[in-house]
Amino acid sequence: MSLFLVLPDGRRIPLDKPVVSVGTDAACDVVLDASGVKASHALLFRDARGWSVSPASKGCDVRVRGKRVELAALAPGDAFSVGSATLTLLASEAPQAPTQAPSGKMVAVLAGFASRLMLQRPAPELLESAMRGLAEAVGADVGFLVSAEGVRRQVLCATGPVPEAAVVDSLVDRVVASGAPVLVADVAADKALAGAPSILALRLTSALVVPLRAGPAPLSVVYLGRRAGTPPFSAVELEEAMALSALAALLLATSRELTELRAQVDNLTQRIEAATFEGLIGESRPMGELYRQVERLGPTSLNVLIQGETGTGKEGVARALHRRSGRRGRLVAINCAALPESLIERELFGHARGAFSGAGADRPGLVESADGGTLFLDEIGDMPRALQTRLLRVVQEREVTRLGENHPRKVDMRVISASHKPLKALVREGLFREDLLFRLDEVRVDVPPLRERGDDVLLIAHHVLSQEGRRAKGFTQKATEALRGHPFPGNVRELVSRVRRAAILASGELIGPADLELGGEHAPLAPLEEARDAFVQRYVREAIARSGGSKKDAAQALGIGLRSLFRYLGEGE
Ligand SMILES: Nc1ncnc2c1ncn2[C@@H]1O[C@H](COP(=O)(O)OP(=O)(O)OP(=O)(O)O)[C@@H](O)[C@H]1O
Repeated sequence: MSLFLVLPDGRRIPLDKPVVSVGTDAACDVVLDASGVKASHALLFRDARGWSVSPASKGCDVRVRGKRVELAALAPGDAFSVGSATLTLLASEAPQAPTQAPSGKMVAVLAGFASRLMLQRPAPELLESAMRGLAEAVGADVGFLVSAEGVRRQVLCATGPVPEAAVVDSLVDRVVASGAPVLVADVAADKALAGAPSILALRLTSALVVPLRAGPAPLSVVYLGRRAGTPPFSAVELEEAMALSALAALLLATSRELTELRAQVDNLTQRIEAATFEGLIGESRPMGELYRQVERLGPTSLNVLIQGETGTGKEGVARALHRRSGRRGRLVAINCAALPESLIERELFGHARGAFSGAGADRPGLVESADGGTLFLDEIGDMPRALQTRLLRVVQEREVTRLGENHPRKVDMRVISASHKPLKALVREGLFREDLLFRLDEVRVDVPPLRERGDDVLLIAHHVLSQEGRRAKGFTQKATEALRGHPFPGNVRELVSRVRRAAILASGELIGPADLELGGEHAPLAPLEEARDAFVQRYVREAIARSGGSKKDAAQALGIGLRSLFRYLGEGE
């Protein structure tokens, strides 16, 4: 959409420059011949929020909807008056006329300025660099940066000494109040502004004062001046200064965001440290209760049955109980669901040489290797019924008989078992021995589902992200909300795998909801082509990440050319 100004005589002036001057002077971009209009009367300028209008100097009457303004935002359709002339801002959907390419000098200045700023990180250094860059780019003899908080003015950096009178100054106040730039082209010709304290104190012949706005932070003002011997500032230099100040503001806002992100990460890192208990992370009330239970039960020899939904961290709790037990032996973990039925017996109980074909030597089973430690039976609900009887003897007598032997061996162990299936229901269905359940369930520990742990989800997410050591260092606000709102049916395991994937796929320093594949469930379906493109792009990015960042290797692994890889990424070569 291009914008233009409609003048009282019907002329249409396209707004194709960041700053447009209005007045009777022939040097203005919009020359008006109407009563009450001064040589340089008003300035229209564009910043991140759109177009605004302001008087060019004190005493210039600019009105919007009949009201005199110092600075007013303009939207298409708005009219404003300059002296007796009324001008209207309109939008045209017609293709924009080709605009003049930026001059070579301007491009070079912009590029040099941007690369200089990119090297700076902390905001104060960036500000200083912005001020010096601006002064250099527009050829100012004097430059300083003033911060404005309420009525307080403070010089943050300067090219030389700045007298107090130059800071507590009407020009600075005007820019702070209006947010619009001020150009005092030639002090000798501009009676109204020639007496400004800053002009006198700094012995200037020309001055340029531009706002520097970075997000919600208080406004700063860059004051640039020229002394005798240097030609006065022109409207072109005002334009350049505004463009550079907008660029610096963008970088400043990014730098502030990064500083905030770092503070957020530091805060979470401290919270995670305080909220970690034997490798488990969580500061919610249910986790606090769980930690206290583990502390209490750890040193006892009671058999513990851990129940909880899949992926809640039952194995982690078993390990915490073992560490708190003071037992010197190992924790031997057996996943009863993963062992094939034909092997589970000999794996658990061991065998004598020749007990079955292939048994070349005596071998102790897993139960024996837990001697002095803890035997952890995960997914105990999946233990075949026939083996439950043998296990009952082991648990009851604390002794094991290897296959092919007939003398039992004493084992000093503590038994911890875990199940995501309710064992009582299995007993009712005749799938689990009640007497075995009775033995295993001397005391019960319930691990809460993740959706009941409040902000623990964020602590765990940040912990996993920091462990990944990738470029992404934090989550956007939207991703944080999506993490808080997701029910996580797969609990912590689901959270861990979503964050790991997102860390690989995210292209920037912050992970968004789409990287986590969250928040899309209720969104309308995207057209197939769009969805396919998005998928292909993610897939290619994953391939690059897996190839250690090498696009060439990734292209090879995907069986495509480097050109196609760039095309899928939506980048030119
Ligand atoms: N509180 C926690 N803090 C950090 N990581 C956790 C926490 N709880 C679980 N995890 C991690 O989540 C994953 C799943 O945990 P774990 O295997 O202990 O769950 P589980 O309940 O035993 O699962 P299943 O029911 O499938 O056996 C692991 O990677 C584990 O490290």
